[in-house]
This record gives sequence, structure tokens and C-alpha cells, in this order.
Amino acid sequence: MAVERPVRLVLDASLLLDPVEGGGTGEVAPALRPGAEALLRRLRYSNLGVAICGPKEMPMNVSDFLEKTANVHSFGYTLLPAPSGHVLLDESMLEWSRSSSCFYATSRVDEDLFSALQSHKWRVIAVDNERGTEDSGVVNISKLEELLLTLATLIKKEIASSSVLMVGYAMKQSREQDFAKRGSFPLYPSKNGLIFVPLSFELPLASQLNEVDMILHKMTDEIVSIDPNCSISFPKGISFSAGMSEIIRFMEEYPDFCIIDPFKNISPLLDRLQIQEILVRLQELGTEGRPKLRAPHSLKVKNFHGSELQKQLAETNLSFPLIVKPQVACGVADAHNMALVFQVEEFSNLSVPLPAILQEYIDHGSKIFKFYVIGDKVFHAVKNSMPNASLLKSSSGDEPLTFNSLKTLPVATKEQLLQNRVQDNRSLDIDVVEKAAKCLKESLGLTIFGFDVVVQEGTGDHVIVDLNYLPSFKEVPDSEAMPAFWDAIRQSYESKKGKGQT
Ligand SMILES: O=P(O)(O)O[C@@H]1[C@@H](O)[C@H](OP(=O)(O)O)[C@@H](OP(=O)(O)O)[C@@H](O)[C@H]1OP(=O)(O)O
Ligand SMILES: Nc1ncnc2c1ncn2[C@@H]1O[C@H](COP(=O)(O)OP(=O)(O)O)[C@@H](O)[C@H]1O
Ligand SMILES: [Mg+2]
Ligand SMILES: [Mg+2]
Repeated sequence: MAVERPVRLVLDASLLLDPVEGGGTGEVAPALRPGAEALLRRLRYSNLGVAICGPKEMPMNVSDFLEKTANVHSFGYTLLPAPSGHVLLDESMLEWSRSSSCFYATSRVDEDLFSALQSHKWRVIAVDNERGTEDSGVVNISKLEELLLTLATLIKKEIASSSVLMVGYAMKQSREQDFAKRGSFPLYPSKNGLIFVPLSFELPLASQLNEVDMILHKMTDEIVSIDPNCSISFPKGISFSAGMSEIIRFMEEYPDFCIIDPFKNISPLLDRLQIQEILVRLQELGTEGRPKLRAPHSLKVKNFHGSELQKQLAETNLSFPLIVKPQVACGVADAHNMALVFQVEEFSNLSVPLPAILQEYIDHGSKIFKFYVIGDKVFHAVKNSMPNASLLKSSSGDEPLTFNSLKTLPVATKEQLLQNRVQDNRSLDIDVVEKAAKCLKESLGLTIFGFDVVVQEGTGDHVIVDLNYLPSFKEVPDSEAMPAFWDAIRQSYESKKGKGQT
């Protein structure tokens, strides 16, 4: 392993190979056992020095398979000397124990190897050993899925600092992977003393929460369905996966357990109508001589019946073009299916889910400012966005322009962007938005959230069109985002512990 790491972990082949697929005998093509791939994926970005090892006398195809697996995950690969000899440990393993805390995880019982390792200060973790081991120094666990939590607990004990905190996180795999790749979830503590472990819905929750100090979660990743006839107010109308439901029940029973962030605080961001109400309250912040910060004029509708709509639009002073968004803001597959509508006839057969929010379309010269509040830090990035309505209308004919905002957002072409640059006189007043960000943080009671700002052509109004819980903030450079992320979590924990959680 090239990089010096303070904690080393060696995974024995027996732990990774699927016993059903020959278990490394070489008779059939070797394969990873269930759960091993997820373990390797998570260890890759754990900030531990990881290596895979196997006995020297392994069949060639098994050894090749393990070496390839190690390479794919950027791990080291090492071979253990034959058990018959006097030397049981490879030179590199001896070297590691001189400079690092070392852990050896295996599924096979080899008392001689275990005592050789232990005599060089290695900790042995035996997983799912059929006969177990009597050796008192060996940590026995029954499932591969328990390994990360066990490691985290041992590392925390070894560091023996009361300031190290363990964060159990729950979110969908793709999001976890995006965060992990940036080094967000280290098993060896972050600079400010946080250890991250995934909460597994396959294992009893209570025993996991016994070890962790707090839960970090994206609850909307675990929504199964939302009742469109129910006004969204957690937990009413929302059904969650079995795993998330268990966390919710746990929190009801132990309301003082630290959770980032409480379900009730996130709940309004599931509903574009409630988002609108929050944003309207922000308008009171306005300062003389500064651009106006506001919410877009909006209207909630339960159907797209033309005559009814026309009346409602007239009453609310809304005019075309309108952007139509589902009232449910996230957590369900179609929450990002939207449309730009230029005239009332285009509402017939519109494919946006109901109830929906109709919003004035703000011409903003295809530039959107993505703001991220991460604890007490505010970051922003500029992104290409939708062009002005006149440009979109000419391409849509008499049809509404339908799109999925995450996948098929109709952003400006290169020519349109170039044209905007020539006319660009819209500037962002960062102070105005940062002031709004601080107020939002206070009123929402959230640790990490994001919002989208467009600057209206002509008026220069700063219009907040979207508010999201725990966004990816991938536009913020890792060197700034990660320390802010870790500090935010730690501060949130400390302030909740200080106050007693509400
Ligand atoms: O994975 P999803 O559900 O599509 O989540 C999106 C997504 O994370 C998106 O991030 P990006 O990868 O497009 O940057 C978030 O946007 P921002 O980071 O721009 O806020 C969305 O907010 C996520 O959607 P949601 O949380 O509403 O499901
Ligand atoms: N009122 C609006 N006026 C102009 N453009 C808008 C408006 N609302 C949204 N947009 C554009 O549509 C995109 C998606 O809308 P948004 O409300 O942010 O949905 P999502 O929750 O899917 O991100 C925005 O990033 C912006 O480019
Ligand atoms: Mg958005
Ligand atoms: Mg959103």
C-alpha cells in the first residue's frame, strides 16, 4: 500500500469468497460472497489502509481473482506464507504493525496465525466461524454486515478520546457512493473526530444505535409512497421503507437521541406548497436599495380543467408562461416531472402529477445560483439553466414543454449562452442571499440544505425557486465542502446535546 495510513485492515480471502462457488478451491470460477462487494465498496473510501490476503498455496485462478478484486478497489494484495513453515506473517504485515493499528478479519480459524498476529499487536476479527474460537483476544461476529460497525467501535476504543463521535448514516446507495467518493464518510476519524458507519437495515437497529452517537439520514430516499390526497405533514400521508419506519419508531421511543435532522423539520421540504409559504415569509427581510428577494408567484391546483384554471389564474394575478411542478417536491419517482406552459389549452393532457403548483416563469438569462447551507457556512455555485421563455416557446410549437428537471432540463445552448454573456447585466447580490440563508437556517432548523436562486431579467429580483434537504453540493470543491460538512454535523450534535433535542 503506497499511502501511510494510521489504521490497516487485512481481509482474509475466506471472508470474501463465496463458499457456494467453491470457496477458493479453484474448482469453479471464484466469486464474492453476498455482502462482500458492498463491504469492499465502502472500505475503499474509508480512509483505512486495506489489503486482501490469501494463503500462498491458493489455486492460480483464485489468486488472480483476489488480486484483481484488490486492484479494482485500490487495495493492497498480499500472500500469507504456507502454514507449515515457522514464519506465519508476511514481512509487510510485520512492518505495518510497527507504524499502524492493525486489524485482521477472517472467516477461517487458524489459532497459530491468530496468536502470531496478536503477538505483533494485531486485532483479529473472526466472522461467522462455524466453530468459533476460544481465544479471548479474538473478536467474534456472526455476519459480514457487522464488520464495519465492529471496526468503527474498535477504532473508537483504540483512539480512546471522548471527543470522537460515531455517525450512523442512512441514504440510498447512489447518494452514499457519491458522498463516499469525496471522502465524506471516513471510518478513521475526520479531522474533527467523526467516524461514519452505514446503518444496515439487515441488522437489528437497536444494537447499531447502541454504538453510534447520532443518525445522519436522507429520509426522502426511503419513501415508498405519498398519499396525494393528504396534506403532507410528517408522518401523515407518507409511507416509508421497513428500515426507515424502524428508525422513526426508535426516535419516537427515544426522542433525545441525536438525529440530523429531525423528521418534522425536513417534512415541509417535501411539499412545494409549504416551501412557497416559507419563502413568502422571507420577503419581509427586504432592505431599501437592495434587490428584492422573493418567492415566485404561485398557485396550487388539484386538476388541469381549463375554465376553472383560467378563473383561478385571474384571481391570483398569474400570467403565462407558467412552470408547472408536482406539489410533492422529492422522494417519489415523478417529483421532478415538470412542464413549461404557454397558454391554457396546453393544460389538457398535461403529464405533470397532481396536485401541482403553477409558478410564474422567471426569465433569468439561463443562469441559476445554487446555494448550499452547510452548518454555519454558505456556499454557492453558478450553473447553466433554462433560457428565457421566448427562446423556449419558439422550439415548442403549440405544445407544452415537458421535462424531468434532474434528467432532461432544457438548458440554454452554447449560442444562447454566448448571447447572454453579451447582454449580461444581471448580478447577484450575495449579501442579500446570505442573509436569507441565515434566516432560512433558523426557521427551518436544518443542518444542511440547499436552495436555487434566479435573478429576474429587468427587475433584478432575486427569486428562490427551490429548497432541498441534504443536497449533494457537488459543485462545492471537496477541500471546502468536507470540513464544512463535518463541522456542521459536529456542531449540530453539540448544540442538540447542549439544549436537549426538541
Ligand atoms: O438522487 P436524486 O433523488 O435524484 O436526488 C437529487 C440529486 O441529488 C440532486 O443533485 P445533483 O446530483 O443533481 O446535484 C439534488 O439537486 P441539488 O444538489 O442541485 O440540490 C436534488 O435535490 C436531489 O433530489 P431530491 O433530494 O429532491 O430527491
Ligand atoms: N419559477 C421559475 N422560473 C424560471 N425557471 C425556473 C423556475 N422554477 C424552476 N426553474 C428552473 O427549473 C429547474 C427545476 O426546478 P426546481 O424547482 O429547482 O426543481 P427540482 O426540485 O427538481 O430541482 C430550476 O433549476 C430552474 O432551472
Ligand atoms: Mg432545484
Ligand atoms: Mg428540489
